[in-house]
Amino acid sequence: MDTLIVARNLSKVYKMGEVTVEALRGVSFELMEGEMVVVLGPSGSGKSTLLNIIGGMDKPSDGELFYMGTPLHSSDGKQLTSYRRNEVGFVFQFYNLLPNLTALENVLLSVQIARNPLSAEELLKKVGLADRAHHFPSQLSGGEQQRVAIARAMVKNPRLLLCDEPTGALDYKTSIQVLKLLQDFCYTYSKTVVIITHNAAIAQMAHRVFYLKDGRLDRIVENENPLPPEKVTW
Ligand SMILES: Nc1ncnc2c1ncn2[C@@H]1O[C@H](COP(=O)(O)OP(=O)(O)OP(=O)(O)O)[C@@H](O)[C@H]1O
Repeated sequence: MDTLIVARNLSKVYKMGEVTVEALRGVSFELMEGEMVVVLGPSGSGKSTLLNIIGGMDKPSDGELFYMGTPLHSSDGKQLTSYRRNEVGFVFQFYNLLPNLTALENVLLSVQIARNPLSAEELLKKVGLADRAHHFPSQLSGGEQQRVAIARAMVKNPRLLLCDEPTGALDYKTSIQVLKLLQDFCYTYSKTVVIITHNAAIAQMAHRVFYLKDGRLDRIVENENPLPPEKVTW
């Protein structure tokens, strides 16, 4: 497996008036092509901050971050926009679909900005929603909306898929469907998938688990035999 991301000593300090928050304090790791990483940690430990920095939505205060050898920590706004657009897919807890566009149109929006997109229709079929393509988000269940959001992220054909609490608003059965899609994207297309979650059970399907504590990467645990999502229970 090739190295996709190298992070060295990342720190992030938020300053608001008199108050300084050290959200990340010297975090170092690598992400390999085709691996699934789950990030666990208590509320406020820096998980979202880390994901935002890896995804080019925010910059570290200090440290280095390389994507396939390109330094992101010193990239300008235009370079980061191109990185986010072409290399990274995002999945959020509350789907973030545009309410006035159909499922298909939401996915097509992503196609328009991508350099090397896949077929929107194919992706909707893959997530099991071919027959709901012309429905608006309000006509879809939470799980269906999340599957549209996953199709929208995958259709760009990104090397890296970043997911912030992707099953946080879903019931068990629907969560497993969503996790299957994420694992399939990782395994079938050899993509790197990073999942932030509060649900420690999900860590069983990862190749590696990052434990964040107080802005530090407390430990990294490797799973020799990651479980298929249908074997994960909580
Ligand atoms: N934009 C910001 N401005 C100021 N402080 C921030 C900002 N974003 C995050 N923080 C602070 O940085 C710390 C880490 O926050 P972060 O959201 O990364 O944690 P988290 O592990 O994702 O938490 P949760 O599980 O609750 O989502 C927290 O103390 C938070 O209040």
